[in-house]
Amino acid sequence: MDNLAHIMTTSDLSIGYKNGKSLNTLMEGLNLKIQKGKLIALLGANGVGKSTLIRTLANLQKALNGKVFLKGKEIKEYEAKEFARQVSLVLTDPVQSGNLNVTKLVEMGRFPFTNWTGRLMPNDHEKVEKAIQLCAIAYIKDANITEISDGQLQKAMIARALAQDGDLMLLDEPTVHLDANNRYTVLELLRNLVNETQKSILISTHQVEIALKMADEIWLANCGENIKCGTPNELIQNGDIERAFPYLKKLEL
Ligand SMILES: Nc1ncnc2c1ncn2[C@@H]1O[C@H](COP(=O)(O)OP(=O)(O)OP(=O)(O)O)[C@@H](O)[C@H]1O
Repeated sequence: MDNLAHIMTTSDLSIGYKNGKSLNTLMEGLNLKIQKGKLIALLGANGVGKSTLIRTLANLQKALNGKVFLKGKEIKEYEAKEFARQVSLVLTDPVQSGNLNVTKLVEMGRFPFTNWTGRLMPNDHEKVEKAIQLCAIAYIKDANITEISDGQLQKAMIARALAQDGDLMLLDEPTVHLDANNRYTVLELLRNLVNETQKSILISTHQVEIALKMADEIWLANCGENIKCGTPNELIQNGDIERAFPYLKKLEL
């Protein structure tokens, strides 16, 4: 395995759900590679298993089979805090803690780096401020998270992941509640982040057109098939994108 070029790899990975004796395998035999300094967009229809894959890579859900490696070490060997220092996550799950303002939520991204007191140091506050600026949410930084819109909360969750500053960011549909301009802005922000910091980002999204413009690589998940990986151009040229998203042709995009 080439640890220098790849931040995360999978080996013969199968994902899905086990309930007693019944097994629902969504994808199998996955040998995926996340290169350093790349923005990867995971595309595919509803229910194909995108969230399940992200949750499995994030060590939140057990693989049915196979292995996931972060920087050459199997993810199940990591302590939770050590893993969180390197992998920032944005999931679609609602935030559990109710009585928080936006700044406090973003500060939670720094918790893997604090000592037992949980106190933030000047360097942590700097990262929190920078994340708030980058996500353009300074105007709501004192607002309670129960009193902001879904889209504003989503940007705050992205800011929390930015503050966490992991080398790898995994984001599950981070633009789902955002209006059209903000969807573009968030993906542009992630694109710039990759360009400027050489972080790696895997994002699942239904924003096919924007993903094709912004991503270095596309992972195309189709029901009953292996994930197809390639540059946007490769997958457009060989017809995979048109087969998966026939509406694009109808819109003549
Ligand atoms: N906790 C669970 N237990 C059992 N099956 C589940 C569970 N969560 C999801 N599934 C099933 O796994 C399949 C894939 O779900 P997943 O959420 O990963 O799809 P997705 O590609 O992210 O879909 P979407 O684009 O709609 O978000 C679905 O058929 C779903 O019913």
